Amino acid sequence: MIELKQLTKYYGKGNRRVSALSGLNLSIERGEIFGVIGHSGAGKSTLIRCINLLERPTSGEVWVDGVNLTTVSQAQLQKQRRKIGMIFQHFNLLSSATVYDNIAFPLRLVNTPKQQVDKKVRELLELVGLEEHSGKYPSQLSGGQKQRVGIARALASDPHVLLCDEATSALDPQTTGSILKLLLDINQRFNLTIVLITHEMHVIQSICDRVGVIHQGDIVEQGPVAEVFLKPQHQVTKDFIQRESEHAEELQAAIAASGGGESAQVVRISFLGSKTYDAILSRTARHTGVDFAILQGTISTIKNVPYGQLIVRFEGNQEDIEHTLREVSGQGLDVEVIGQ
Ligand SMILES: Nc1ncnc2c1ncn2[C@@H]1O[C@H](COP(=O)(O)OP(=O)(O)OP(=O)(O)O)[C@@H](O)[C@H]1O
Repeated sequence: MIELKQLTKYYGKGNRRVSALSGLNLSIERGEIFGVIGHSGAGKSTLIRCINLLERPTSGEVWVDGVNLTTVSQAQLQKQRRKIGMIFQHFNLLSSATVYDNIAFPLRLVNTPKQQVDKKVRELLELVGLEEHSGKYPSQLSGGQKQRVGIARALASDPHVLLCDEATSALDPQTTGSILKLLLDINQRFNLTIVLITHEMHVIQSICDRVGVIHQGDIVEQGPVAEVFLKPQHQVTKDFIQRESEHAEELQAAIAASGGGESAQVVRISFLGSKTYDAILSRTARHTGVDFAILQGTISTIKNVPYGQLIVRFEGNQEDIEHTLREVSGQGLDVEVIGQ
């Protein structure tokens, strides 16, 4: 659906040249919600703006729906761009136009007949829940309502792709939740491919299927959200998940405080889906005869799928502990020994 090949982007010239993307490759499937996460300056905005050529890459190819946008004529590019909607952090609405006129804008731009415009705008107002507000101006709306207008406007030309440039970063947590829910709804209803950029892991966690981590203009890690979340490889990913980095000291203190016993192993156990609520640990420990103490733990959800991660200290003789770990991992839990 979307293929980015060897994408590079430099801003400026000579010794003022800044590299924003450095040979980035990325492939996004039709109908998926793909999130790109990265720190400030990593290249997120440049990346998403290259997908509709709002920003022209210095080199590389941008393929959307089988068309290489970097080589088509200006007229063809305009046509292809109608298949790619976009929403922005600060909404970018026309302040002197009503909600209705903002949504109608892209349709009128291509001379859509009045009746057709009216039908489409009313459908979209209903979709985003703003029927009552069609005559208002942006200044009379809340941030969440403005973003709903932005979404309706982006959907007016029935795009195949929706690009979301930090679309919830200016919103409070509750409003963020409702906008994310709307995006998920649209994705499922229309099989719309959504690419979003964010610096917030919880945004990725709540609606994305896959995630790419961008660092210094390149994707340094990518995969299904649960996989990347539970087994981050790159330091930048670990920082976002705030796992080792944030809890390292607390964990050391907990390990020290839980000392004693003949021998011990400190283990990270990760579980996903229905296994999250299974009593696998206590059942296994009971019959292998080891004791365990939970030193740290998280139970949460990734796109409505429950997952958990526990740091557990097993105590007993070495053989029994090893037996326990084998049994636990044999039941589909991910086990990683991290200390003694
Ligand atoms: N118009 C520009 N002119 C010069 N340098 C730019 C321009 N836009 C971006 N850059 C630089 O390119 C790099 C990538 O910027 P980009 O805005 O894509 O990152 P980002 O991850 O979106 O950051 P943020 O989260 O702060 O928006 C940065 O070093 C930035 O300073």
